[in-house]
Amino acid sequence: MKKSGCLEKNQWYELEKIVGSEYVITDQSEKDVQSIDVWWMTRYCFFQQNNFPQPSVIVFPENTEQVKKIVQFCLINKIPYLARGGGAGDGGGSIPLYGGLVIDLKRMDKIIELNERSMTVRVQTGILQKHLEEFLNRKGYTMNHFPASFNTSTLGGFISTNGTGVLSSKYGKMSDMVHQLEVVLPNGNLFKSLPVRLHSTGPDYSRLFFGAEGTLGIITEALCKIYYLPEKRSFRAFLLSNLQKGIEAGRQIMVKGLNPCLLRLYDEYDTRHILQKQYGLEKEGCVLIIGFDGMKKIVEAQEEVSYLILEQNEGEDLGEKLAINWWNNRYRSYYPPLDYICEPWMTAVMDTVAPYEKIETIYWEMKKGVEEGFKPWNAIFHAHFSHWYDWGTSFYPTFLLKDFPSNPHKAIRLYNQILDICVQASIQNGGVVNEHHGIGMRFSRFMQDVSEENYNFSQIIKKALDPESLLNPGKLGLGE
Ligand SMILES: Cc1cc2nc3c(=O)[nH]c(=O)nc-3n(C[C@H](O)[C@H](O)[C@H](O)COP(=O)(O)OP(=O)(O)OC[C@H]3O[C@@H](n4cnc5c(N)ncnc54)[C@H](O)[C@@H]3O)c2cc1C
Repeated sequence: MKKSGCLEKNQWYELEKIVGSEYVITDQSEKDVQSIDVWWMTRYCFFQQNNFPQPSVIVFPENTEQVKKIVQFCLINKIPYLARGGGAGDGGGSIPLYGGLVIDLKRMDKIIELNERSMTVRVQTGILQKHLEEFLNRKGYTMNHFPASFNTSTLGGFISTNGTGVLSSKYGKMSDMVHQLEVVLPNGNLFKSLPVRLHSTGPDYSRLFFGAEGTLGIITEALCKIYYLPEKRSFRAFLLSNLQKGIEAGRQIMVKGLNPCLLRLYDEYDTRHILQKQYGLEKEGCVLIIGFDGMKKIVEAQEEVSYLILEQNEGEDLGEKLAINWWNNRYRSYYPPLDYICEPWMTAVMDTVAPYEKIETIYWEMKKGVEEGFKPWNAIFHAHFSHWYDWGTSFYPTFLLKDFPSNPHKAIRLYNQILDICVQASIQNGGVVNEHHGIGMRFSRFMQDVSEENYNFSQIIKKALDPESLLNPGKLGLGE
């Protein structure tokens, strides 16, 4: 039987037997919603009425057993399918490129067990991050995962893209925050990684699913780390004269193990346009916002040494007000309402990560490539450095074109040309695009350029787990 993205009406009945008739949806309005995400391209095409492919059917399972049965149904009938969380990805990862079935996991939002002794919580992965955090806060705990899409994305979506939140410099990426995964594999079987991650009982296979963007299995449950709510959490802003000084101050703070929960350095453009506009800051340079949290005494010691490092790098202390204001408005300040990333502007983020000795070159090469290469379009490039490690950092570059060709073919070509310049600037200078937003369709075509060896290995794993490429085909450059 050939793979087909169209489901016959009698096949809907099979699905209704699994999840109940009210959870098998074929309405056009739901198909429209499920055929876009927050990627500029899907939205642009939607506005142009040049829609992306749509699913035939959307199903809403409520437990792992139902997901297993749906996957087995797709396997028998050779129907392409994918998992969808909040649909707030920005690379087309949850777009049903080959039609077929969308398995929307938002009904799978149960908290299964809170373990206050080992400090873990076991949850179904369709839960919105916001709801999980609210539950934990009521009990005196936190997961410390605060991505800007906190209100709209699910735990499963964040695991699948190996996402990071604003406190990642201390609490890490999703792969640092989860002990154990339960996954429905494309052969319809269940995989559960070992209950303890740090073992030497063979490889930790759970790692395969962080950043796999739902191409290798559907993650149904996760055992996540939790923390006590901090006794103290403090924020302060400094002004550095330029980007180099800011990166160096941040590097020293990280490599000396001062463990800030937040480190966020804005380039000159962002300082001028975002911080000036939103917080009335009347200064030129690069603002760095730093935060610490945990036990009061430890926080105070970390603050003292870090502020000294910032002073030694000629950082001007701007006090707490701007920084606290930023924290309190963190979901609004950088991401105003979504019209910013819809029409009429053309925009994309290309978050990039690299070791300290390479990161600045990548930034300047990207900036030059965009602003000089696309001058006739008044292309703007700006960035902030928001996830720091003791070996390197990542920045979040955005390009922005307020005017672009009205002809859709020309607009899409231009978009891809800018993306090419940026991705090549990163690859050729030792960086990795992407850091936390994922690849989806947006960066699929670059996967071989990033690393031929890595790409070939991904192909082998994909073929072994999903030989017919029914699960989320066309993402991560796999299974087209
Ligand atoms: C305004 C804005 C701000 C953002 N800020 C951040 C940020 O700070 N940090 C960050 O990391 N990201 C950020 N993102 C990106 C986005 O929120 C993440 O990519 C998020 O992981 C998507 O989760 P979702 O539930 O919306 O997933 P979806 O968009 O529905 O899916 C994303 C991918 O994950 C797969 N998937 C979803 N659930 C599962 C599952 N249970 N099992 C297997 N595969 C699954 C899908 O198939 C798809 O490939 C931002 C996006 C927006 C629009």
